[in-house]
Amino acid sequence: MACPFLRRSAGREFRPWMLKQVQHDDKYGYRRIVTELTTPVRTPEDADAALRPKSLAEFVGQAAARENLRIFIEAAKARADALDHVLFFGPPGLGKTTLAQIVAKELGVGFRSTSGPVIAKAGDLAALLTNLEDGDVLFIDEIHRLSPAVEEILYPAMEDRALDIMIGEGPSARSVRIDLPKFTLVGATTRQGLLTTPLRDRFGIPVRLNFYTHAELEQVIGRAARLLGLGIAPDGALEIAKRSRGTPRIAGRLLRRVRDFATVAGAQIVDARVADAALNRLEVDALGLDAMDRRYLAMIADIYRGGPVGVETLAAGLSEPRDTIEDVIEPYLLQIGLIARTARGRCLNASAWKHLGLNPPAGVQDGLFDSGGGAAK
Ligand SMILES: Nc1ncnc2c1ncn2[C@@H]1O[C@H](COP(=O)(O)OP(=O)(O)OP(=O)(O)O)[C@@H](O)[C@H]1O
Ligand SMILES: [Mg+2]
Repeated sequence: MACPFLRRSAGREFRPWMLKQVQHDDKYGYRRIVTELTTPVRTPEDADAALRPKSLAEFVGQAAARENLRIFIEAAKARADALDHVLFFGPPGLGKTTLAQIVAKELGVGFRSTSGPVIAKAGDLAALLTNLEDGDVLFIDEIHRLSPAVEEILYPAMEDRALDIMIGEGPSARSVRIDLPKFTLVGATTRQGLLTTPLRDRFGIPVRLNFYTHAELEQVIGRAARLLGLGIAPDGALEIAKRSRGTPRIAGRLLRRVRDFATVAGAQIVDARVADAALNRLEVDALGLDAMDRRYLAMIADIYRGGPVGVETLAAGLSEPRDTIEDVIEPYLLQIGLIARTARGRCLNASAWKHLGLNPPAGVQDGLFDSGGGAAK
């Protein structure tokens, strides 16, 4: 891809770190070309269902969230009552949808699933709600994208388990209240900040999902390898874990690609050497960064001398929607300390300069971790 600012970089030639790219409509409704391997956003190739844990016991990591959920679920079952409404929030691919399904399974109730942008009219939501049975889980993905008119219906439904609807028009119009079954609303969002306060306040159980540690991802990969019938050594699982950006979805995807290399190379067991060779061939770097991450970092380094630079400017320069920058690219770069978000904009830390193979200008702050050993803690 022609990327003029890459060529202008301080006398140093950048390699085109391009991976195979796929085009698809992402969950934000944008037609996107994404780097297939390391985007945390779900792509059509992901066979998520096959690797999804089916119970809390099988679910790896997020220990605090898992333990709290276990207690709330047990208590609800003991009282023979519906679970309080749950909100899962955090970056893509960390297990929000998976946990929503597990909650319904552990409660032993029905699971209905929809998403914010799909519910166009208030009537659509009313139809969904009136068709629920006692105790059912209604899962609304991307709940921050509900329209205000639909959200209005949700307030009394969540609080009083009732629907207020208008019947008739003009002077003869009247409001009728319909009682709803005792249901549990499970919402998921990558952007908790975009939720309105009244909606956020109506969730009794807010659950934040965090990036996974290398040790946790190693377990996720070990489990997925067993399900795929693939032999993997502990150091092979760790090598893939380190390059999965703290995200189980990416770990599963990298594992499938490494399996392809191992199959063709005739390797019986995936060890660190096989995994490393395969991931290098796929141009997934030591931190698991992809071409888009590196374009983002290189742009701040080359054009803005390390920042600060505003997110709108970066979005325009990279031709990416601001949502993608904030939801997909930045969370992990912040997490491993390559960038800092300040009131005046984004800045590169010293570790980012080093990762790009450049010397940081004098006075640049160091990140949390150095670029060689960035732990996804
Ligand atoms: N704790 C975990 N253990 C094992 N696998 C996991 C875990 N969490 C997520 N996964 C796997 O990661 C993939 C993505 O998970 P999921 O679809 O739940 O993410 P999400 O948070 O809903 O993402 P999005 O924001 O894109 O909707 C699934 O294939 C699932 O199997
Ligand atoms: Mg999901």
